[in-house]
Amino acid sequence: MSENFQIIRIAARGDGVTADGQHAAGGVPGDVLRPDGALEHGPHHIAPVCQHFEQCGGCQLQHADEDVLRQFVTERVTFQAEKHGFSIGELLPTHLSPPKTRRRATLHALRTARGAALGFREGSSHKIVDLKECHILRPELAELLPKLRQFVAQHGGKRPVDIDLTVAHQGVDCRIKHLELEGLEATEAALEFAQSNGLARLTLDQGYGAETQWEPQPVTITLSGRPVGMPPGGFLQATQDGEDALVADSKAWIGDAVSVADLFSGLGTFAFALANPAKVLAVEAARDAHLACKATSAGLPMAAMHRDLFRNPLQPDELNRFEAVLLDPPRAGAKEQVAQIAASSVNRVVYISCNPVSWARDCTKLIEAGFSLKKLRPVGQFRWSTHVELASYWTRG
Ligand SMILES: C[S@@+](CC[C@H](N)C(=O)[O-])C[C@H]1O[C@@H](n2cnc3c(N)ncnc32)[C@H](O)[C@@H]1O
Repeated sequence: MSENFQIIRIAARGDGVTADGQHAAGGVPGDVLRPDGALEHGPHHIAPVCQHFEQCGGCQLQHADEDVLRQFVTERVTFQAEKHGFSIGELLPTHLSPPKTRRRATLHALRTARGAALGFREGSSHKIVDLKECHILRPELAELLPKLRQFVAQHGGKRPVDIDLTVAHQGVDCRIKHLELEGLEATEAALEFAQSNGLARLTLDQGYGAETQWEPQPVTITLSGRPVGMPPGGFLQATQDGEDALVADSKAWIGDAVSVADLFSGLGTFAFALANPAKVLAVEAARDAHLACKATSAGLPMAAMHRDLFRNPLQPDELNRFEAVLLDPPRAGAKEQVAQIAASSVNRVVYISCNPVSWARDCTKLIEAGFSLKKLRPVGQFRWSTHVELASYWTRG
């Protein structure tokens, strides 16, 4: 068999790719694509753990063993770095989150003639996969699925509902969108559902904005040992181990700086880790996240700023007051903000990203301004998916 037909890598969307560039759905490195199109499995091809694999859009790579998963996450990041000509000072071991550690997820549910379907959508359609099991979610989320299904079967309407689940300090925080409850009885049923399942909070958005139905104690998450108020649907790193890895890198790289700007700071995942001894400015556009971060920052050498960094990025004269800048933007990246950092006198930058493509595009501006990439760590919090993250450390001078 020609070596050209060996699968040598996995492409961005999860297909196997042979040495001569042919794509093979379901192929992993070590498999062989035969001339008749059949796939001969190699030593890294394993049996998927979940009955819904191939149908459910939640996972794309359960047929790849641990080595290949790690290699995939690593190459997704290094490919973008190399494509843009970045020389990588030190490539750190890839962090891969274990199964059953995802602490937040958005699921979908629809009432049907026989009950309700609840789960992730299929890979390339809007169809909801009715999950009987899930190996990515934390057990407290997976255990809630049959109960949520039953609730939607009883109270769902004609439209599909979106369900955001997050594991908070007090238990599961649940936000349901597009569920229209008619009458007092249905509202009481929602309260009963929240109470009997020990939810930390139930928030319903029936088309007029989010309304909290149940929250016996204020819902918090814990960041660097501090309780921070969690707004419904607020952003949290997908796994605790992923957050720990990203925070540890940030502290190791810029923990000795006396002043740090944390841009796109959310609830303060990095700001609380870096504040004290450093003085930290946490900048965030989502008002509820900004206010929650600000409330917890009292007594720390920290300030919180509410600002849209796409429309109004921090300017060089504002940035020049900081010894280091950390940024962790959404998938679109932070083109304008990074251009301002490049034009400032800041010499130390940590860029955390959930999209290697926008990260690499943005960082060309850092390279042009004399920065070099000292450290790079690929991160796979979304196990078995094609979604990857990274932490990077840039310095100049
Ligand atoms: C990937 S999250 C990171 C949050 C935080 N660093 C963390 O680790 O929890 C991106 C954050 O950027 C915020 N964001 C999105 N667009 C923004 C903008 N234009 N200006 C400032 N913040 C923005 C989001 O609300 C979100 O909190």
